[in-house]
Amino acid sequence: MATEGQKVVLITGCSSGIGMAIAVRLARDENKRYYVIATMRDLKRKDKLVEAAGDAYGRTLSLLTLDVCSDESVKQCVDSVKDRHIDILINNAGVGLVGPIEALSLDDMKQVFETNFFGVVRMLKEVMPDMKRRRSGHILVISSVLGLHGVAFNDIYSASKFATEGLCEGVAIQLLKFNVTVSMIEPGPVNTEFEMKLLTDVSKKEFAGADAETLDHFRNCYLPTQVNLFQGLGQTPEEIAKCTQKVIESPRPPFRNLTNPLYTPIVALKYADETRSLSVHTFYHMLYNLGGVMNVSVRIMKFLSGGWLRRRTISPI
Ligand SMILES: NC(=O)C1=CN([C@@H]2O[C@H](COP(=O)(O)OP(=O)(O)OC[C@H]3O[C@@H](n4cnc5c(N)ncnc54)[C@H](OP(=O)(O)O)[C@@H]3O)[C@@H](O)[C@H]2O)C=CC1
Ligand SMILES: CC1=C(/C=C/C(C)=C/C=C/C(C)=C/C=O)C(C)(C)CCC1
Repeated sequence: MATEGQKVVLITGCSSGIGMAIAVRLARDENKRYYVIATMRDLKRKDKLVEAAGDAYGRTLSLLTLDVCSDESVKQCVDSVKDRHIDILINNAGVGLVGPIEALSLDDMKQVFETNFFGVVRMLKEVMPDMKRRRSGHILVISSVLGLHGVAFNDIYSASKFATEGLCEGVAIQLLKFNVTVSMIEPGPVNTEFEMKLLTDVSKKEFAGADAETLDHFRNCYLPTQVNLFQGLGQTPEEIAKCTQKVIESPRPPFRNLTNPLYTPIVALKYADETRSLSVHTFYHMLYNLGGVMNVSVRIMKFLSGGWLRRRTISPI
């Protein structure tokens, strides 16, 4: 149970990756400022987290079941927290989806929205009213750079993160009146199970419904670029956890928080040209004309990311 002065942090999707890294980092805080409730939809997947938490498990870290796709599971979990008191909510649970939309099933697309968007909505509906009553709280969402700009063949995932960004932008304004803060964490590629899940999913699908030319672009142009980007620019989940802790501990937590300076120019392109044609054409060029050349996109991004743009990123260091 949390002790006096400790902040109660509830995190969704802690069986792996970013959620697990944030749970471990906060639970192992030297000054024991946090009491972490790490949740996952299937507690059979708890072993890695328990091992990584070490002696924090049972002291500053406890586990609860929570499936963000189930109203009942969300309510049961929040009801079982002492006095339903959550100081910091970290919406992390999420799933990816890649492929040409004409070859993806609507069921797969709905599952992405059910998890990434409605999962956050369910958590907000359950946790926000208590925070408003107490006139304190911090809500964070592990969003994505793909919540700020679209990337070919990530359309549905990106749309789910855009939707979440839009949702939270409005909620953030409303909650200012109640002294509750909202922050989005926007990583680029992070080396977690996320990418392997995507690639496994791709290897199982035939993508019937897409024409041969589109499939050729997807398989031979997009996928190798994605693999290069994860290898060349991928951050570790621990880096995202560091950034997240920085945001939590900031006296005035920003609303938007990019974690990777290499992505800052990509996002800045959108704002450099209000018609957005510049970013659409640049991404097209990077993908189709340069993407095939080993790591060129990565090198361009590293070149562009020097200088003042770096200061617009929440650095994990
Ligand atoms: N990796 C990346 O490149 C990036 C990831 N992100 C975002 O970061 C977040 C975490 O992803 P990451 O750690 O990388 O990937 P992982 O696949 O390692 O982790 C995803 C977590 O979400 C959980 N999850 C999925 N569906 C549900 C559900 N219905 N209820 C509860 N938990 C669920 C998974 O649980 P289970 O084990 O049960 O499947 C898992 O714990 C996601 O929101 C993702 O969109 C953002 C930018 C980049
Ligand atoms: C193809 C391509 C790109 C791909 C970006 C990717 C694939 C980003 C993936 C991010 C992830 C996985 C975020 C998770 O939330 C760039 C760099 C924009 C440049 C244009 C070409």
